[in-house]
Amino acid sequence: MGLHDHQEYFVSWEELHRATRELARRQLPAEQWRGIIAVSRGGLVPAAIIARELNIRLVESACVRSYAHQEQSAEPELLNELTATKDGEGFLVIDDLVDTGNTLRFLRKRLPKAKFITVYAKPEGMPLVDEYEGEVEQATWIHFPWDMHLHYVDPLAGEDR
Ligand SMILES: O=P(O)(O)OC[C@H]1O[C@H](OP(=O)(O)OP(=O)(O)O)[C@H](O)[C@@H]1O
Ligand SMILES: Nc1nc2[nH]cnc2c(=O)[nH]1
Ligand SMILES: [Mg+2]
Repeated sequence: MGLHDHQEYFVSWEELHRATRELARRQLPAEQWRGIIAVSRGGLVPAAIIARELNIRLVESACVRSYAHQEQSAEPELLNELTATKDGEGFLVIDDLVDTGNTLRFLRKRLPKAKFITVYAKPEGMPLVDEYEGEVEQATWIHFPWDMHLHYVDPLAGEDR
């Protein structure tokens, strides 16, 4: 594997807001939705933006603990009980991204009738999501604005002369 096989993609608040609003626009008309299920934690901010755009007030979170990065074989775990819906009918399930698809594959068993949408998608997870806004290569790591901090960077030319 070469040095450039692993890339990074830094998402600003403005870009996240723009992409999420675009995803919201594609969920119109809003009347078809009974509510939103935000996949906590990454889906919380996108879900808030979409709830605002579609004027949806029923927002529940699905708190998923994923072990994908430590133990490949372990199943994700749902830390709370979902009370808003039995099968997800009329609900949007919203996450920030789909990568391997493990999180959404797990949630689809509980919410087979929901529509699953994410702001970003990597190829392996695409079959698990009904709609997404941005496409990112499998080997690219996405950095979301809530995980970052603005900081000083040295000029390319170095010291003043
Ligand atoms: O498609 P997958 O391979 O399952 O990966 C995608 C999931 O991974 C991240 O969540 P994470 O489990 O890191 O937890 P967090 O949202 O609480 O940060 C992201 O927010 C998605 O939910
Ligand atoms: N922040 C972040 N979390 C992830 N979880 C799985 N893939 C990713 C990614 O690319 N970025
Ligand atoms: Mg998550």
